[in-house]
Amino acid sequence: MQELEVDVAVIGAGTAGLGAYRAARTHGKRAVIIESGPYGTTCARVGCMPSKLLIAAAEAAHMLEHAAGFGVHAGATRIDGAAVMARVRSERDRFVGFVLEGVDAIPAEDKLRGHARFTSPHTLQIDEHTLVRFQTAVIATGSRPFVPTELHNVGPNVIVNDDVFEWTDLPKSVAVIGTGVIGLELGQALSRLGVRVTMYARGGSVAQLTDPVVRETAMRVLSEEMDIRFQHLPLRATQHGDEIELTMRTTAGDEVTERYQYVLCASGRLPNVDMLGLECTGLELSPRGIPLFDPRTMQCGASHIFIAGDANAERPVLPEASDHGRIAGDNAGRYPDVRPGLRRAPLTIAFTEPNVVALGRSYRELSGEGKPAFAVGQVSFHNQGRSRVMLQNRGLLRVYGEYRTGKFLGAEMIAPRGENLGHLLAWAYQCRLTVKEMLDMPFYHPVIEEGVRTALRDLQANIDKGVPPEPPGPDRTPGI
Ligand SMILES: Cc1cc2nc3c(=O)[nH]c(=O)nc-3n(C[C@H](O)[C@H](O)[C@H](O)COP(=O)(O)OP(=O)(O)OC[C@H]3O[C@@H](n4cnc5c(N)ncnc54)[C@H](O)[C@@H]3O)c2cc1C
Ligand SMILES: NC(=O)c1ccc[n+]([C@@H]2O[C@H](COP(=O)([O-])OP(=O)(O)OC[C@H]3O[C@@H](n4cnc5c(N)ncnc54)[C@H](O)[C@@H]3O)[C@@H](O)[C@H]2O)c1
Repeated sequence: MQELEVDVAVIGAGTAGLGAYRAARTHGKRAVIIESGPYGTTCARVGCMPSKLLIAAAEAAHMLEHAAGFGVHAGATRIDGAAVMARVRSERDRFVGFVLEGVDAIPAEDKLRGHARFTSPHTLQIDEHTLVRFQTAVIATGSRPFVPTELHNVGPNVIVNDDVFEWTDLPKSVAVIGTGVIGLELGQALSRLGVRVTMYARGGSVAQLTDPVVRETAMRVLSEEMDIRFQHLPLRATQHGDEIELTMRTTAGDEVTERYQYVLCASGRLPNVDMLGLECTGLELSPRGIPLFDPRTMQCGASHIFIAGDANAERPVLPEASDHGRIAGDNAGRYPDVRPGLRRAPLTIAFTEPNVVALGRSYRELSGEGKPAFAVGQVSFHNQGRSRVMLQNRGLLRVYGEYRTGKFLGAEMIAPRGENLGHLLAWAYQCRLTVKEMLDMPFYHPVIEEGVRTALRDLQANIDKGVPPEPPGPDRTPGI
């Protein structure tokens, strides 16, 4: 076996790993980056980019279908599934190409191919060919789709997101298991492209929403367009030719059996921290097997090992993987002089239409046991001027504020152009603005942001009323 001595070993050449490698190198350290799968990153190959390409095609189809609402008639819409998928794949390959150019620019001696696992706190074995001795390491191994056990070993037509982006044509029908971000984004896009889609949710969750009032609106709004069946759990599935016979069980105990061309598992993702030999590192692990780490420094305990990106499951989205990677790599390079890095306001966007967005502190976080009461303001987009003009008047925004200081705390929404509203509000949160200060900002006319102003005015009025004597029941929304 080949032996190698380095300062910093980075495991995983995804967004977090590449950022960590580059940051470690700025300290003049000898670093290697180890990758077991294809180069190109989850985001570009099978994640953010191809999913947004599919959604873009779906938006075009939807626009044509709905133009009639304005008195504009485009004729019968024809969706060329092969052309849709050809564009998704070719543009995806272009994005992957940019990542590959970056990987090519890394000196060959710094790149190792194979599965890395710890054999001691300071050694990693790569497959059966190399032993790497390192001073510090960054775990940036990403995550993989979780497939419910009932759907294991059924056949080739039980698939995950990676498989969708290899299609050369659109299928006839798909059952989507899970109403998280992946399920809703892909399910709505396929449905808008003429695929018969059934979305199955084991409970009542909708993407990343934790506010029960916004979630209820989102359930209703999305169900108006899609066949979403809440409270359904997978029971069994069998492959019949090129179809899957899927049986789901409702929480009431009823069974429903239907056939689909594909069953797409969008049931969450598992951090790749198993099969890493973490037991050899001496690191303290969470119940999920993830090393305990400091989210400001990415340092695992007080050790010389750092963890970044989806692997630590803190905020499994691309911008965070990028920030985590930079912080972890910088600290691995400067160890033991470990420093906190820049963390930004939490922001997640599901690119459904309307967009589902959460930012700042979530409703669930704010309303935990023993937490002080917070005020809520809201706006429905049903009668919001610009949203109605555009026939996009569906959704609800709820904003949260602190009684004592008047500070803006966060928001959850299903909203037209929510991706833009989310940024605006996340910036305000990061700047620690008060609701009053936000209301002093310019609002043009007629814009969807006027809806944000309505919600903020409602919030300010509720802050001014003060803490209600008895916070209401399960929807703990004092001030409404
Ligand atoms: C369908 C989908 C859509 C998404 N859309 C968005 C979006 O719109 N916006 C957004 O912000 N986020 C989105 N995300 C999330 C985003 O893609 C991830 O958060 C991000 O790519 C994670 O980056 P990472 O570096 O942690 O992991 P990855 O890019 O997965 O990199 C991890 C790497 O480690 C390698 N590896 C694993 N174990 C080992 C080992 N033991 N040895 C060697 N190498 C190993 C893997 O092969 C992989 O290449 C989406 C994800 C999916 C799946
Ligand atoms: N736009 C974006 O930023 C974007 C897009 C896609 C993915 N992502 C990232 O990828 C992560 C994973 O996405 P996801 O949608 O797979 O996960 P998720 O955690 O958002 O949703 C998982 C869904 O699967 C359901 N589920 C879980 N176990 C199940 C079981 N045994 N049977 C049936 N249903 C089950 C859950 O109830 C939930 O509805 C997200 O948390 C997000 O961070 C982000």
